[in-house]
Amino acid sequence: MSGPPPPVALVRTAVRRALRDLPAGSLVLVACSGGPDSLALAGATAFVAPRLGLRAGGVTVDHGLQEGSAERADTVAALLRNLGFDPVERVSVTVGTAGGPEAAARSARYAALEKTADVHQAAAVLLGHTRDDQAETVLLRLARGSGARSLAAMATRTGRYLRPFLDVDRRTVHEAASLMGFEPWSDPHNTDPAYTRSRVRHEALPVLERVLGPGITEALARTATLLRDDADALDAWADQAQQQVGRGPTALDAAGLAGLPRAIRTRLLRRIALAAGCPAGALTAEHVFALDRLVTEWRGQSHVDLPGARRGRRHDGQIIVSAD
Ligand SMILES: Nc1ncnc2c1ncn2[C@@H]1O[C@H](COP(=O)(O)OP(=O)(O)OP(=O)(O)O)[C@@H](O)[C@H]1O
Repeated sequence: MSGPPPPVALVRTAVRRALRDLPAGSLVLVACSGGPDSLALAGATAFVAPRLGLRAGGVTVDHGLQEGSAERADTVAALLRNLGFDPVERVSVTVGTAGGPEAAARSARYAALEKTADVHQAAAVLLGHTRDDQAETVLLRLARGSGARSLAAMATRTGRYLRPFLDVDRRTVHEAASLMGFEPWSDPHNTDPAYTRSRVRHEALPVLERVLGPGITEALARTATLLRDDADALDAWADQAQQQVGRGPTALDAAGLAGLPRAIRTRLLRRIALAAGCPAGALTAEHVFALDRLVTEWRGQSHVDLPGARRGRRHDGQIIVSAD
C-alpha cells in the first residue's frame, strides 16, 4: 500500500508529534492566513486531529490592511469549514501604529488569537512558522546585537501556542500545501522590500548562501535551538541566585552580585529594572551594563538613568531601581 507523498507524510508527522500529548477531546485551533504554511498546517491538522481524538477548529484574522483582505478572510474561513473544522472564526482587527507596521499587525493578530482561544477554551493554537522563518528571525536579531534568550528566537511551544513546522523547511511545507490541493494566497508583504523580513528572505539569506555555502538556514535555526538550551539553563541559575541575593523584587545585594558571572548579574539586574517598571522594549543592554558598573566599578558614582523615568543606584550595599 503506498502512503501519502513524502512532503505530506512529513507535515502530518510534524503535527502528530506536536499534538500527541494533548488530552483527548481537547480543541486545537489552527491560525490560518491562507498562505501556504498555514494551509499545509490546516490540511495536516484536519487529517491528524480526529485520529488523536482531538477536535480541530480554525481562526483567520483580517488585518484590514490590504485591498481584498475581507474577501480573502471569507474564503479562508470557508475553506477551513470545508476541511471539517468547527468552530471556525473569522476575526476583523484594527491595526494600530505602535512599533511599526509589522509589530502592530502582529500584536493585533495575537490579541485576536488569544481572545478566540479563550472563548472556545482551546488547548492549543497552531502556528505555521517554518525553519526558514526561524532562521530569518535569528539573523534579524543577530543584526541587532542580541543575547542568548533573544537569539533562541521562537519556541516550538510557548504556552498554548505550538509551532509544529519549526523544524521543517519551507520548501517541503509549500510542496505539501500544493500536493494537498490548496491554492495558497501569496502575501505581497512577503516580497515587499519595504519590509525588513522580506529583505532578509529575498536578499540577505541568498547572499549568505552564495558567499558562505549552502546550509545557512539550517545552521541559523540550529543556533536558535542551542541557545535556547543555554538561555534556559542561565535563567534557571539566575532564579536560584535571586533567592540568595534578592532583596525584594527591585533590589539586589551588591556584594553577592559581585561573586556571580556577568551573564547571571546582568539577568538579575535586568529583572529588577523590569520589576521596577522600566518598559521592556526600551531597556537596552547598555542600561544593564551601566547598572552592572555600580557593582563592578563602584567608586561612589551617582545614579544611572533608566527608561520609564526610573533610576538605578547603589545604596547601603544594595543595587536598587526605583522611580526618579
Ligand atoms: N491573518 C492571519 N490569520 C490567522 N493566522 C495568521 C495570520 N497571519 C499569520 N498567521 C499565523 O502566523 C503564522 C506566521 O505568519 P507569518 O505571516 O509570519 O508567516 P508566513 O510564513 O507568511 O505564513 P503563511 O504562509 O501561513 O502565511 C502563520 O503561519 C499563521 O499560523
